[in-house]
Amino acid sequence: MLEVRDLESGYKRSTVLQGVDLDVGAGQVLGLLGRNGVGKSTLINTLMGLVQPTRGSVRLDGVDLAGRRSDVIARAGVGLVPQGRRVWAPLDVTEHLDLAVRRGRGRGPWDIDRVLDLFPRLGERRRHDAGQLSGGEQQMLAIARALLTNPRLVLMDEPSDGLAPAVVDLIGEAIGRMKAEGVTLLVVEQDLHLAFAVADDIAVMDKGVIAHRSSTQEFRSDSSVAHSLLGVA
Ligand SMILES: Nc1ncnc2c1ncn2[C@@H]1O[C@H](COP(=O)(O)OP(=O)(O)OP(=O)(O)O)[C@@H](O)[C@H]1O
Repeated sequence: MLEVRDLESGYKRSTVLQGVDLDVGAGQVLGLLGRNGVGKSTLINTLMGLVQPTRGSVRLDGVDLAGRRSDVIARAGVGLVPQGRRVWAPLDVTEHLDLAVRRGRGRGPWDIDRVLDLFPRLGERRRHDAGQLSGGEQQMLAIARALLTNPRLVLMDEPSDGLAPAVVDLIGEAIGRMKAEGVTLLVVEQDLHLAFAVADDIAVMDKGVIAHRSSTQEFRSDSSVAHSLLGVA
C-alpha cells in the first residue's frame, strides 16, 4: 500500500532523511523504532506533507504523494496522530469529533458511534475541553480524530509517550481493533513492549535510513539488532 523510495528530506540547515526505502503492506502494522534524533518524526511529517522532500517518492496504492500539500495527502487517505497529540485545547470532545467528520473523506466504516465504542472514555468526557483531558484521553481523542477521516493509512508518532502503563495497554488494544478493521498503520514507538504487542513487522531507523527490517518475531529472537541499533540489552 505504502511504498517509499529513496526519500530525502530535512530542514534548512540539515538533511535528515538520507534516502529512506520503506514498504507497508495493506492491513499491516509496521512498528518504526530508532534512537532519539535519527529522523522518525521527520519521516512521519514528510509522509504527511508537513516537511518537504528534496528527493524520492511516496506512493500510496501507486499514486505518488511526495511533495503534495498535507490536505491533499489527508484526502488521499492518510491520517496522522501527531507526536504530542496536538489536540485543539479550547474545543470540547464533541466539537473535535464533529470537525474531524467534516474534514473527512465522507466514506468508510468510522463514524462517531464507532470511535466512541472504541474509546468509551471519550463519551464520558464529551463536554470537556480537550485541554482539560488527561494525556491518555487526549491520545484517544487524537486517534479518534484521525479515524473519523476514514484513512486507509494511519501514521502514529509515539502514541505511548508520557502515558501510564495501563493507558498504554488501552492504546495497544485500540491499535489492534483498528488493524482488525483493515486500517494499515505505521507506528513510531519507543516503548518496545507496545511495539512488539501491535506490530507485524519492525523497522529500525538509524542516521536517516532504514537500517533493519524484519518480522516482529525475528526481531525479538535476535537481540543483536536491538543492541546495536537501539542500545538496549
Ligand atoms: N523543525 C525542525 N527544524 C530543524 N531541525 C529539526 C526540526 N525537527 C527536527 N529537527 C532535527 O532533525 C533531526 C531528526 O529529528 P526527528 O525529530 O525526526 O527525530 P526522531 O527520531 O523522531 O527523534 P525523537 O525520538 O527524539 O522524537 C534531529 O537532529 C532534530 O534536531
